[in-house]
Amino acid sequence: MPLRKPPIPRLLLNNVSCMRNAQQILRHVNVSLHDGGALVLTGTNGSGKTTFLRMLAGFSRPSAGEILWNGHDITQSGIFHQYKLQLNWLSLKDAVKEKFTVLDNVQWFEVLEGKQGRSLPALEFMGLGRLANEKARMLSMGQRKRLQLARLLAIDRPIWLLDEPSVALDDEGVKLLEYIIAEHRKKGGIVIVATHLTIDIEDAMILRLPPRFPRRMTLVDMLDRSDI
Ligand SMILES: Nc1ncnc2c1ncn2[C@@H]1O[C@H](COP(=O)(O)OP(=O)(O)OP(=O)(O)O)[C@@H](O)[C@H]1O
Repeated sequence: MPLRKPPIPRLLLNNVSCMRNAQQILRHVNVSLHDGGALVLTGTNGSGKTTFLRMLAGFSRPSAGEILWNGHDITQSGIFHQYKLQLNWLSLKDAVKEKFTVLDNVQWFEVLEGKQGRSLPALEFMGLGRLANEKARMLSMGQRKRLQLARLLAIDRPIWLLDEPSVALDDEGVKLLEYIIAEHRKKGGIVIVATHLTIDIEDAMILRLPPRFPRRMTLVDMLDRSDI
């Protein structure tokens, strides 16, 4: 019986390194993700988690190695054009337009995507249905994060790049986040999360980025030392 070739990973980081301002941030990273896969990036402040996500989003290029999507290098312009349409990006900068209504803040992205009818159900799911017609400046930090998550649902692209998605969410918000991640993966979506906080993501690959600088004494260390 002929042996079947294993499928090509949907996303493959092959020995990827990344420099910023002439400094090496990421070194020889190897990751392979198939449909339904999840990767959690952890590490100290400044270890390169956001840099990693930005590189996957195509905002910066690897200084060495390659990022392959369906076996093709994402930095090739023809490929990048297709690849970027696969991405949903959630960052700490929430791009919420304060003068727009909550609904418009989601719908605007949905319309750009050529879709309609998903924004209000997405907001309702995230617990913001009653605020849909309020101006976005009324929202608390946690509600703004819920709005960002509603955008993910309304736009619904296969690869989610999430930078600290649980920051400012209450317990129920974190449960909703975990739920939508699990559902997205069931449909074959890929989720890559950079986080300091615990998010329950079943069978996720964990990549702990090493600290970039030699550790110096922190206030917490000093408090622990009786001789100081
Ligand atoms: N625009 C930039 N230009 C040059 N260096 C940068 C830039 N942005 C970040 N860096 C540097 O890259 C390193 C990694 O930063 P990054 O934001 O990826 O870390 P992080 O792991 O996401 O940190 P945090 O946990 O604080 O969010 C840091 O040392 C930072 O100073």
